[in-house]
Amino acid sequence: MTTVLDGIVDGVLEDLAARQREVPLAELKARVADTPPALDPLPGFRADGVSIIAEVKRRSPSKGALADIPDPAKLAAEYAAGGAAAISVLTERRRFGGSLADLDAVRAEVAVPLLRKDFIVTPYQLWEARAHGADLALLMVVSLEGGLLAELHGLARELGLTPLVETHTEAEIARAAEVGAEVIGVNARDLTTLQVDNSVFAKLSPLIPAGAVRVAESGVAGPEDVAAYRRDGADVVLVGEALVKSGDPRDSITKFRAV
Ligand SMILES: O=C(O)c1ccccc1NCC(=O)[C@H](O)[C@H](O)COP(=O)(O)O
Repeated sequence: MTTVLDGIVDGVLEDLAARQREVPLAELKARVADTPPALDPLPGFRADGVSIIAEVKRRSPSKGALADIPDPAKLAAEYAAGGAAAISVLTERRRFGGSLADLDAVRAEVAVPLLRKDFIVTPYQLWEARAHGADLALLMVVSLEGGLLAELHGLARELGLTPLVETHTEAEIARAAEVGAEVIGVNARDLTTLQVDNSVFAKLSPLIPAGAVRVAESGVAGPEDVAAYRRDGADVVLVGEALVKSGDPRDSITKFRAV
């Protein structure tokens, strides 16, 4: 059965093929050599209290249009001023309205760690992430079968990127642990059905190996949801929709951090 996620990844691969024709890997590698080293997000993620990853998200397959965001750098500056530990930039174009240009703009504006949030299934996308100034890269276990998860996790680390290894099931946590992931996310959204169930984090959080950073992703509408994730063991909570739709994202992040 073809899932929503399969459709997204097919589109990502088509767009990727076009970019690869324009920018050969050798050129990307040369750009990476000239890029300042990646920032380390771990001290921020391990700081006292709950840390927030704030996402730049224009639209989504589940909700359609969320916010125009004509100036992602301005939004990112608000996120940084609110104390976000990292900023997630969705770079997928077809379903989320993002781009690598958004990542460039945000990188030029803020000095907090940046996550390239995309459907990363090839080494080229990790080189791209680093060349465009990302410090972290999302690796979704559900999309990375066999040895591909270990290969991309290893390459990300070699490039200085911190992989955020995203899971949704017990078996996926086991695979994240197997590759030695230091930052493990549990997405409340099932990417094959788009259903959101915040209780998935409470069920899976105890299975995340001691010492790894625990990230609760999706499903936050307000501070009470951040508080619930925190009670269930989250070190970090990743928030998209609630922030881009908030009239005052700086204040929202301050409230989230205060729970
Ligand atoms: O958001 C979606 O509809 C979606 C659909 C298919 C694949 C991924 C999707 N979202 C990516 C994310 O994981 C979220 O953007 C992120 O966790 C923030 O979620 P939220 O706070 O609920 O906007």
